Amino acid sequence: MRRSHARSRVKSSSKTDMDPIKFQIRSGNRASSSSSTYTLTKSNSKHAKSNLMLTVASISIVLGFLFLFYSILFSGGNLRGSLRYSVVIDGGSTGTRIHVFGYRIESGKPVFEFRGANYASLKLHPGLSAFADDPDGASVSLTELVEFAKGRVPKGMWMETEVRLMATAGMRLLELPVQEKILGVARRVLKSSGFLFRDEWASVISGSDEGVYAWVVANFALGSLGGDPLKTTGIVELGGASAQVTFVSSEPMPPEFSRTISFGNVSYNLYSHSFLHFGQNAAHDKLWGSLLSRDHNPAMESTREKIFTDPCAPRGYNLDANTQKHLSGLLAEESRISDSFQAGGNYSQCRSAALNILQEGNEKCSYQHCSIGSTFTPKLRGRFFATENFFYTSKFFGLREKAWLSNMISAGERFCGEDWSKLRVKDPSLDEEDLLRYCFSSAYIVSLLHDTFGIPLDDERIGYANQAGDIPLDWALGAFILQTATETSQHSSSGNLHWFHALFSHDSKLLHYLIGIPILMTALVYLVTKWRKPQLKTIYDLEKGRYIVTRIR
Ligand SMILES: Nc1nc2c(ncn2[C@@H]2O[C@H](COP(=O)(O)OP(=O)(O)OP(=O)(O)O)[C@@H](O)[C@H]2O)c(=O)[nH]1
Ligand SMILES: [Ca+2]
Repeated sequence: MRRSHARSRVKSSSKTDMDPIKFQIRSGNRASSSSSTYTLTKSNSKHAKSNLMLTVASISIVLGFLFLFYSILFSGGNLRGSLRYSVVIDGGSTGTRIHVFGYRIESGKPVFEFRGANYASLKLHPGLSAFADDPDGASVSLTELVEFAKGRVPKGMWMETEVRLMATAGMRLLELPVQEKILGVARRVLKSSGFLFRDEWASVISGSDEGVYAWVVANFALGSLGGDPLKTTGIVELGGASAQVTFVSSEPMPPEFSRTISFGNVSYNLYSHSFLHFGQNAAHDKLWGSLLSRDHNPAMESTREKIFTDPCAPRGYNLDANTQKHLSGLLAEESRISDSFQAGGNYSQCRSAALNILQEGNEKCSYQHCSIGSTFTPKLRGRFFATENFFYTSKFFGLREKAWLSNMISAGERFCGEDWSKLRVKDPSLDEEDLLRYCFSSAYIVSLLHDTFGIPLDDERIGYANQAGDIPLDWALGAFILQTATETSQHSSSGNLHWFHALFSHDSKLLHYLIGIPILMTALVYLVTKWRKPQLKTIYDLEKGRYIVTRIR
């Protein structure tokens, strides 16, 4: 039986609304095939092929997403997490500095880059402690700092960006009620900042914490954090109001000086202590005070006419005008202001005056051995970064990073012994008070590191620095690193779904993508196949006097 392969143009009911398709249709029942049978052989096969392709395509798309989902589920989520932010405010004695950090979570661990868009900081003077008599005044600089941070965090992420304020020595020196008033103002500003904030996140941190945070950022920058404790680097920090010493010590130490921190699966037994009142600015003020108690400080010669000599002021410096400013808080009676002061400009006498300040109270030492006053410090072991004023003074004298202390002595002897007018000419841009400090600072650093902590004069273990690579050795960065690592590990240790927390607790949009896209794709594939599927229609062929099936667009 010859099958008709006659092609036929199906008459459309109206020329315009349907475009006739040239095709053949095979009637359902082969036996009843007739001359007018129409076989959709070509388009059928074409149609079948495109259906097959679509089916394969949709299966492979769904499988692809399942594979992606599988890889996320079991590979610990090796997808680059989206950028997150954190804000830390350092309430220092001379100024308040805000730090804005960007970081990612990768394989369940935070990845920090303190450069480019991932780090910004701004410092405003004065420090919070300057508002002791006017706590509300602190809100102005804090508001300005918060606005700076809001300019660096995408608005949509403010709500999940934590902001913490940690105040240091300047605030520690205030009475507790005054501290609380200033912190109350800070809490009010931070609560209305739009960032994620809790009252307990604004506090005065202990000096020991400050030292630990500085140690963390130093060893993070050196790549030794998470490695062998004996290969870590210690920190000696000379701030304005306090000085910190933090390092890994294997010596037995009293619990009040011992700190244990863990990073990764390594724990570090640290000695960490902050010597309040022994920051550079505070120690220099102590020196002014000792000018008046000459019996306490034999280096402060004084003549019968009650003329006090200050060995830490270069000759020709007008002490009278400045001393009153410094001594106004220390002078007991008016009579003393009439005393006159002369600049002695003598480095070795300045160094022994500084040592006397550091050794005040040494006789009350109740430990195996004491360093400053009656405070215990183990023998300094290993390498150290000497930061803040250690670095600024070393930089001023043009010393290299690993300079010997003997170089500091030579620089100090030249500077203190120079005539003040010549020093002014050499550094006309420097504020007089800042320039004056360098004589005392060079003597204080040697009496601290050598005379008190026993660092040899020709030792290269000390590196004067404020950065390691391009990472600032700022304790606030250490606080952020430790806080973020702790929070992330807490997330990851919460059961087997840690990758889920790490990936989805903040990145809910990733979850949406992984569920939403397959649904969308499947719907798309369905619609396409629906669209491609021939819409068949039965029409009555008048010529043939019977119904035929035809496809419409
Ligand atoms: N010479 C010099 N000293 C500086 C400079 N910047 C800061 N300092 C001093 O370095 C010390 C510590 O600096 P910061 O930590 O920023 O000051 P701070 O946090 O307000 O002071 P603390 O609360 O004691 O840490 C202070 O005595 C500052 O006066 C600088 O550029 N040059
Ligand atoms: Ca500081």
